[in-house]
Amino acid sequence: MGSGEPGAGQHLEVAAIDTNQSGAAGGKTPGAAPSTPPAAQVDLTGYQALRSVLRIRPFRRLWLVLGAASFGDWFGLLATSIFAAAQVSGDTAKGAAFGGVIAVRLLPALILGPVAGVLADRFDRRLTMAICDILRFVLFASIPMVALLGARGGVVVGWAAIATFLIETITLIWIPAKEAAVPNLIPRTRLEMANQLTLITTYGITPILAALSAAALEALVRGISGNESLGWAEPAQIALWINAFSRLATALVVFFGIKEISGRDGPRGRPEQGMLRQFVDGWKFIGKTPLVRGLVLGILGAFAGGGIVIGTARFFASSLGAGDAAFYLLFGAIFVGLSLGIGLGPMIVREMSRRRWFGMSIVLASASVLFLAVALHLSMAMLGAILVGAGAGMAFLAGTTLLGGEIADDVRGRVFAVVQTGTRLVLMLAISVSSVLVGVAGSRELNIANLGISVSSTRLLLLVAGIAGIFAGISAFRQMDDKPGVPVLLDLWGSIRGRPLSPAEPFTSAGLFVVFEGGEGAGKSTQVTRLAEALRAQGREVVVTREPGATGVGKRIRGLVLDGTEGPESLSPRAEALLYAADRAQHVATVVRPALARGAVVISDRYVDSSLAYQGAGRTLPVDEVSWLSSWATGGLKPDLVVLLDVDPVVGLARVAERGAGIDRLENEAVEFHERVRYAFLDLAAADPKRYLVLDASQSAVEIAPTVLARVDGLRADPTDSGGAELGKVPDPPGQPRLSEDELVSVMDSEWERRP
Ligand SMILES: Nc1ncnc2c1ncn2[C@@H]1O[C@H](COP(=O)(O)OP(=O)(O)OP(=O)(O)O)[C@@H](O)[C@H]1O
Ligand SMILES: Cc1cn([C@H]2C[C@H](O)[C@@H](COP(=O)(O)O)O2)c(=O)[nH]c1=O
Repeated sequence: MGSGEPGAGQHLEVAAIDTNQSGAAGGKTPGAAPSTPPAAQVDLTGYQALRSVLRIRPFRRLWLVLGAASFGDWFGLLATSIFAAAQVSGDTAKGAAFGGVIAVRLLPALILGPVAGVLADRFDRRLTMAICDILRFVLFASIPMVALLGARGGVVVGWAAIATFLIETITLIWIPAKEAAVPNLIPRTRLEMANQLTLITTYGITPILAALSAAALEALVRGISGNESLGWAEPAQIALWINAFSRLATALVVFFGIKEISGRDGPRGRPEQGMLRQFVDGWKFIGKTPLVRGLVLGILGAFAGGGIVIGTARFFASSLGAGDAAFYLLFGAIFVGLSLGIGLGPMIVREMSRRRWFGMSIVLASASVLFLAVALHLSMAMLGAILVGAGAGMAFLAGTTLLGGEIADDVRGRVFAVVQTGTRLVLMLAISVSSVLVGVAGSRELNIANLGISVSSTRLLLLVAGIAGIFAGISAFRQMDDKPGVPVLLDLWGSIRGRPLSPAEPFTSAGLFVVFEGGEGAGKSTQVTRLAEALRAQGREVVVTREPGATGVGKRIRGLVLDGTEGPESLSPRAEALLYAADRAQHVATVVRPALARGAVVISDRYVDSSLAYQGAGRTLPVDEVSWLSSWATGGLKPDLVVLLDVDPVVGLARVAERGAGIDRLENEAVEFHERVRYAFLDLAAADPKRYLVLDASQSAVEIAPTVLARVDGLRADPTDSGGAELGKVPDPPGQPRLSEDELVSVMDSEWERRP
């Protein structure tokens, strides 16, 4: 089958992009191109993105011609099967002829599939595609030709089967050549949009058009001829001619109109290698590259699940007591879900990592199969079927985008070939084994405690498929995960809101980071000094610092935020938040991290919580946005201990006034503002009690100091306390630790995330 070719053996359809082929050369795993960014990275509306893809001439031509070919293929699939069935009489013979043609379409994959990829990687892909399509044109046209020449029914069916087998064999060479070539035609940033367009054309628009056209043609021909046979003008014959000529058109357009497919770089890979060597190398590449392993595993798992759903669909519909109509409804629901997943999925998950999205989509599809297994009512089953389709559609889109964008050109053909062969095999096995199993097992009465519970083998099988699919999805996710340690659901939620999470900057602290927080006049500076003195007395290196104003830049920022003018020129809350964040970024990069890296104890008078309390609760900016900003500024660096000195603002402000050093812009705020700040601090401490020491700051400074020192000494004694910090030791395990929500930086600017 060709582009968008219908039937059970669907292959991955990639119409995508990779102008950057530096993956293999760039010091990464050989064959792996740089990570594929989500298409949404460039802030275009769907319509703009669509136009920008279609403006690329070679892609536009290919898309149009493949659309026409896809229409022809769907038409052809219907036609070949109906045509074969029409040549024989009797229900059994008709069924065998119909099924036989479809089975024959799947068989060549077993024999030639893996080898076909070598051809795609070895020879000029434009030439390969054009020759294959000329051959397919001849073969498609030969099927009605044989009938026209007056051969007997059996001969016609036999030739239809042989021609179909040959067409499929050729298709197996054509698909990897096309899949591997198309990513070179378009910039990678447009890859996902191009895939969406091709998938929707192939699986949404053209099959519907083909079915409508087939019905219209049938009505037209019957209208003209009554029930007389029209020979060459039979609908099935016309469909086969259309299929044949669509292939001729593809060959001509690809050869004369899309020369870019040949590329300008000369032969790919190592042409001096023998075919066998290239074949073996392709398999080795798949086996040792986690991304490809994960993709292959996930795709095969999804196809196995899909096969079981198809194989059991009729029995499942009757287990709902809803008859044949329910079967068609469920089938339709899966396709509706598929279109929704492909069309809307990227808009919903936005900047989500496509590797993660792939695994999650497979888990969604499998969990929905599980849901189908326990669905008691048709409405539940419809919902389950839509979700199965949506999960499968999203996995399909993410998988094609990843395969097209992240696998280097010289092995791409072989990887596509393995995927297409594997999917055909798995699908065929799953459909046939599951339908045989449910047919044989039927519905058994189980006598559990005389309850007479009826267990349907269809549902059991769906249950097993769902569970197996979930395992395949999770395992694919693990193999491919590009954000280890980042909680999945939080990342998903952040992505949906436009702020995907990313792990904290890898950093090994050998020191201890203690922060003092609290309202105005709580006694922070006093306690910072006391603690520093006590630790220095123990022989520790101590760095005392503060926010804002610990660095040269920070001092200027401090002037801006605390001494700023009032009136129309006064700082807006957002500008204030950004200035505190800028101070923090400079502070962490130039003071805190270097000191921690060399093993010092860093004691900071204020840190992130001050922004959450003052700008978040005080100025009433959205706290999660302020939190994101701080996490971004600090690269996710968290303190080992936060000492919160809690005092009534009236008391604290009175102390400040007594200090007689004047009042700054924030101290000048109303008491209600400072009350909001106080309760925000207390809430933050309550949410993470292990990391906080909350002290009543109305006590004397002398009473407070020993408690703080004891806690800091305790941190050294118990390295598991507050994230494992221990003085003079390296607390972070190698690799990425598991991170909690606030340790994650949510990345709004995707360009920043993709800096080289
Ligand atoms: N526990 C305490 N009891 C009474 N007074 C205190 C206590 N701690 C500090 N003070 C006094 O209160 C005033 C403010 O103390 P300090 O500067 O340490 O507070 P702060 O929290 O750092 O203030 P700011 O928020 O303005 O930076 C100082 O005059 C200080 O001597
Ligand atoms: C870090 C930080 C501070 N602030 C406010 C809190 C105080 O009013 C001043 C700092 O003065 P201090 O005498 O050094 O305590 O700035 C803030 O609003 N947001 C922050 O992130």
